[in-house]
Amino acid sequence: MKKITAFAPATVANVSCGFDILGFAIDQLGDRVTVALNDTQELKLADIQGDGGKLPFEAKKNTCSVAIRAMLDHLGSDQGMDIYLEKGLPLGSGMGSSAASAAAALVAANTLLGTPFSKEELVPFAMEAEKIACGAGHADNVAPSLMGGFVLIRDYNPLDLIKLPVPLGLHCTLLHPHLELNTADSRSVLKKQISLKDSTVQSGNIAGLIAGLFLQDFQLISRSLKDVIAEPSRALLIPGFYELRESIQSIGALGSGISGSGPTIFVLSPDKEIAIMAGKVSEQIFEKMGLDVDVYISEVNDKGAYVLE
Ligand SMILES: Nc1ncnc2c1ncn2[C@@H]1O[C@H](COP(=O)(O)OP(=O)(O)O)[C@@H](O)[C@H]1O
Ligand SMILES: N[C@@H](CCOP(=O)(O)O)C(=O)O
Repeated sequence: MKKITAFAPATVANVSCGFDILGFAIDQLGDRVTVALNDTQELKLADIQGDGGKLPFEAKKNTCSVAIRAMLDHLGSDQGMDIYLEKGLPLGSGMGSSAASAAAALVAANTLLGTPFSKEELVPFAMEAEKIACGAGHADNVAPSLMGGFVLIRDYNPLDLIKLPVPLGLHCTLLHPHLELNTADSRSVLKKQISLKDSTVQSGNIAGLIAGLFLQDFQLISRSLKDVIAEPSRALLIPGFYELRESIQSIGALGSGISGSGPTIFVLSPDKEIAIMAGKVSEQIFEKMGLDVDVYISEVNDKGAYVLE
């Protein structure tokens, strides 16, 4: 039976000031999905590994099958497929785990069907999967996981995606304290309304961040990594968040923020040495609090999801 395996990377959504409209992809960390055509008209989760038995086999609840179903519906196809998911990402971590499953499944299934869609065209199908995973069809994990690099979602209706340049040397440190935070829960703590003043501050920062990426201006990126909308509510759910921010600033990192909805924290640095140092400093802070933390150092992954075999 013909089968294809694809990999899709972890992602950092929001990037501080870009709530629901900006994200970037990480190297190496991610999910793998194998898809095989079957002789039925059903999508079947044949196997799931690496999730500690937590993810649903029911096709209507798994992001792999929900995304593929959206694609097949768009094509008017009732082709059946067997899906094998290998989770490389921890659940509820803020690293776009549900998105990586959907993106890898779509790239594998799309390739099996003769690549009717570009990776950008697959994004709306992956957004359908995000709706069942966290109740909101946000694209700031699925778009960079599929397309790679930094992706701006200028608008959702109609979807308008813009791939942004990545400054040379830019590195990310991901700090994942061993806590699980459900995206739906950390969306529910957000305020439903923001003040005119906060809206102005946030607009200035997102514009500054995007200009900084185009200009390769690390100081401008650093000044712009500020979030007055989601971070004040969510930081309270992440022990040590502000202490860590102060410490990494003193070693020359550009800034830090909550990766997606947390609890992972991302740090951006102008080079690999500072990114490694940020990891060491953070490990000490979390150790003092008695919390285990995983540290990942990565460049921005410009490739996104791809076929493995
Ligand atoms: N393949 C999958 N199918 C269905 N649900 C998933 C899948 N992968 C992750 N999830 C779930 O999606 C929810 C949304 O969070 P998730 O994307 O894991 O958060 P995060 O991006 O913060 O790690 C979690 O409850 C997680 O268990
Ligand atoms: N924009 C979303 C991003 C959620 O990312 P995740 O990796 O935590 O799923 C949000 O802030 O809710």
